[in-house]
Amino acid sequence: MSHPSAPIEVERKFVPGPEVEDHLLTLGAVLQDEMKFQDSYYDSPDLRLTLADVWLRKRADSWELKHPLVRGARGLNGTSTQYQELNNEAEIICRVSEELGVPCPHNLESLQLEEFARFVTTRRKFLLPLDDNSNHKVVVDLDMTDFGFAVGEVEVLVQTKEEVQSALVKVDDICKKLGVFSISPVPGKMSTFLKRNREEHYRKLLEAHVL
Ligand SMILES: Cc1ncc(C[n+]2csc(CCOP(=O)(O)OP(=O)(O)OP(=O)(O)O)c2C)c(N)n1
Ligand SMILES: [Mg+2]
Repeated sequence: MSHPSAPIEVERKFVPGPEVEDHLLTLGAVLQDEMKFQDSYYDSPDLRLTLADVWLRKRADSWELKHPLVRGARGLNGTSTQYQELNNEAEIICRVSEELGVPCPHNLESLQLEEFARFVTTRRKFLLPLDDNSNHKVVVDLDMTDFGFAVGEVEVLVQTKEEVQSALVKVDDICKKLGVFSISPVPGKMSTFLKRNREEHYRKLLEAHVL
């Protein structure tokens, strides 16, 4: 089920061409940050989290959980994604144990989950100026992984499900203005990592229509 307080991340990935930064600057985007971070993703041996499209990761020593808005649904909607992101460890522990069907433990370590992916991302984060009275902050991330994969994403965070549709329209519109709109889903870092390094896991997620 959706979590009342966690923001909803509406995102669309794109293939970043050499001219994308120029187009961003033309749209008035400002480079907000350049960062490097390692992500470690975890699941049960029988993949109960990722097969439910629930993504538990440790980023810069903090636990984070991304899950679809509606439990049992997928967060991939056509070619964009809508996920809630939890950052509070107590909430993450409850959501993960609920998904695994086990009692809520004191910490995640006691669930004996296994790391199935680990990679480093170098990210240039741009902020686009607000162009309407929605006050939705629009972020554009340009990512490069340590396994040589580049992907961009336009992201709008909203607070309620009612705002998702307008956020989807905005994300699509910005991709079109940047000249990076794709009618087919653009693979992300995770699906590319799994395809190259965890074929069986990747195949199972394809079969479950998670990826
Ligand atoms: C195009 C697409 N992306 C993700 C998924 C599934 N999925 C949902 S979350 C998720 C885990 C990775 O989330 P993603 O946004 O790709 O990574 P990143 O950009 O580093 O995280 P952020 O900094 O944005 O929080 C996946 C694979 C999918 N089925 N299709
Ligand atoms: Mg993302």
